Amino acid sequence: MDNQSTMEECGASQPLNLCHVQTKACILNRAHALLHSLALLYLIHYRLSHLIFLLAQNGGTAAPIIFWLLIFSAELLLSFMWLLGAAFGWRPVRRTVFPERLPGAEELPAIDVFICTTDPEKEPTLGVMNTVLSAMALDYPPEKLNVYVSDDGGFSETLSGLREAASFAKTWIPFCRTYGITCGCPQAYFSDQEDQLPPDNIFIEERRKIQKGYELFKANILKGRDNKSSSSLYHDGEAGTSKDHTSLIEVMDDDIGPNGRVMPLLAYVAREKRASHPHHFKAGALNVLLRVSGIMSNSPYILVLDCDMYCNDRSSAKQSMCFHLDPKTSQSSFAFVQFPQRFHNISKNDIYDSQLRSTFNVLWPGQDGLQGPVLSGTGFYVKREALYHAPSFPQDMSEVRALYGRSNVFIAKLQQGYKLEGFISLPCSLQDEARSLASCTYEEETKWGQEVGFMYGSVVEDFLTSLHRLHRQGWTSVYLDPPRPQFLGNGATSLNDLLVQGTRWSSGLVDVALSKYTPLKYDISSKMSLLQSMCYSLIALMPFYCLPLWCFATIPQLCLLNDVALYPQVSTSWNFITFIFIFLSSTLKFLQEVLSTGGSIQAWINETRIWMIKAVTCHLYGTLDAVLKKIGYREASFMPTNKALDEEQVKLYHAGKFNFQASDMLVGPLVFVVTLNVISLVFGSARALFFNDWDRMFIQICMSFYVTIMSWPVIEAMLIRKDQGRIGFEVTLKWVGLCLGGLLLGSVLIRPV
Ligand SMILES: O=c1ccn([C@@H]2O[C@H](COP(=O)(O)OP(=O)(O)O[C@H]3O[C@H](CO)[C@@H](O)[C@H](O)[C@H]3O)[C@@H](O)[C@H]2O)c(=O)[nH]1
Ligand SMILES: [Mn+2]
Repeated sequence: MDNQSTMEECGASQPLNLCHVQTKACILNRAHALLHSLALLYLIHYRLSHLIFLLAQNGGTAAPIIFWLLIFSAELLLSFMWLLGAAFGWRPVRRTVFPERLPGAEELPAIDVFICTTDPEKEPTLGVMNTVLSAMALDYPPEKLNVYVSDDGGFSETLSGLREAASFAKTWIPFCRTYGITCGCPQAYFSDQEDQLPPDNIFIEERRKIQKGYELFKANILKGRDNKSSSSLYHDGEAGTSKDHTSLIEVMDDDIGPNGRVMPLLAYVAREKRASHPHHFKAGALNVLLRVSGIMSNSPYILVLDCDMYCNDRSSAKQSMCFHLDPKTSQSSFAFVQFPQRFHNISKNDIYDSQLRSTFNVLWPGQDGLQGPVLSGTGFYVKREALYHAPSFPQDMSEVRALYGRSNVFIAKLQQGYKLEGFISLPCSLQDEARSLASCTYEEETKWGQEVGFMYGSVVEDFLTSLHRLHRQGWTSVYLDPPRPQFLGNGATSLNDLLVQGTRWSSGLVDVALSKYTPLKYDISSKMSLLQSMCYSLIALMPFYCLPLWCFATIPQLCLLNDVALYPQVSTSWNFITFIFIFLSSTLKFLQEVLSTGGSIQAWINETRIWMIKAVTCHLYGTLDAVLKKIGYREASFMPTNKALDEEQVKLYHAGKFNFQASDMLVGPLVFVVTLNVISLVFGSARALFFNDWDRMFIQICMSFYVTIMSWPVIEAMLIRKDQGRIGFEVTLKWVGLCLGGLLLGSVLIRPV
């Protein structure tokens, strides 16, 4: 911990949590922001005055001015985004918790866990069941833990897997409790070579027995897979498809001991799906779970997990309660505790930055010092109340129905608040009610997805819900990043998966940026601070990095080839120094940030490179997708990230080699950009050498050089590599051709013949 950090006590004499402001980082970030802003102002001044000069020079053709304006616009957009990003550095904090100070089990509030899955091909059932088991094994009173699994595809494979999991849990959970096992995920626990516990004969014997049980469980799950049961839908023998089926809800058999429930409740929920009704992807699934759990356990707190995010530590529930039960943070406006998404399959080199280092090590701690981090889809404990409508419940029944729908049982539960009712089962009368709550017509003419529950309208439902439902309404959140990762998921480790996921995120973010909920419009009357709005704005605008980056990767190069200078000469010292300063200042600040959050120089290079790759591919496609949706040319879609591992692909990733076995549309733009930069570097420097023109063209030559060296993996994959991950000859040929065509066209534009 930073020695200089100040401590703010968040509780009374024995606080449940502490908040440490990172004073050193605050000072450094603010000083840098000031200096960098001054340099940017100087740049704008230079560009504007030069523009006037260019326009006054009547002799020049319009084309160079257009390129010049494009570069200036790119600089302005990048500067604006940089300014928004400075908000993250304003007041970063870290938090620690003291779960040992929590009240006894009888005083702990109940928790519902929501786990979403949708496709056993991409989300293998064994992995999903491991997540389920790890959630059931959380260190929490079993009668206060209820696990709901939403199976969006309605696959029998998932349902039978869940039955197997319920049965295996009967030995696994007592084992975890008796021996105080840290990791409640059996697959991870048994693959871990070192056991922290002293070798004790009884324990070893017990462990062996459980491991055997696990192997059997695993075999049964894999058998279910081989039977190809995934193709048939389970529903009272009724056939259906993953996109068209009725709802099905099943509570796994409950183990009730003389003193109440000894195992957490486990329920399977497949909502109804019909082609004629939009199902709103994960947000739709979560809203169904909110309602179904609402008439069953109705716990005041909810943990949401993606199906691949297992609990790596059994203590997260109690850690989160250190905020929810803290007299200071538990005030009515506190909504959720967000844990970082960490991944179990990250290689040391992490060429694709699959771990999203900057998001979880820099951005979220930064926002935590403002109003709290963005809800990140998985690994958060949220107050149920925060997801419902306004704090005051409408008096008029018709108003209530207009918000929450027609279910009287659900409304009664809402009105009654969240009281633990002991054991909750699903009697027959409630079965029908639950199925109706999970039907695809239930939400018609209600405010679900708009004013109630997770929000619809963007595939980044977490971001939109967080922005509009929570922080904008004055709710706050905290970010808890303890040394041991509490949740571990599957990071995207192939370029294709990464860019497909990136395209979806970009599309979802631009949806929000262009919608009526846009964070860019700052409303002074909203309950969100300006700094917090700046953070949201930057995230929503991130896909727009594609615009400046495409400009910087093509225009200076094209102009270099055509002898058009876009930047100040080396000899105009101050102007030149300003540009160099801005480049170095942002690059070195980023390096400092990487190094201070445990990264290496290699990580700094990798992250810069993948940022550039994402900008020219998935950010661009995501933005286009969102724009096409906006004008009605496309429909929203959600392609789940692949969690089934491909051995070849994993090998390449661990060897630190890019795998360009990806769609043409994703690899092509990289070939295009690299070709253009290599050509302009070669011809541009040759000409500079020949005519002794370095002074005018120095910055443009440097830019071509920078893009070329950063793109070395692409060049290597085009020309040298022979393995599976190389770039195919046809792809190279096609995109090199396109690049040459583009060059020709660009040159004609600059110098019309
Ligand atoms: O129609 C759908 C689509 C997805 N999911 C589930 O949503 C989760 C996230 O999907 P995934 O394919 O893993 O997407 P990622 O891009 O890896 O997920 C990130 O981004 C999502 C928003 O795009 C967030 O919801 C996630 O929490 C966040 O981890 C998974 O459990 C899916 O099973 C559904 O339940 N129904
Ligand atoms: Mn995922």
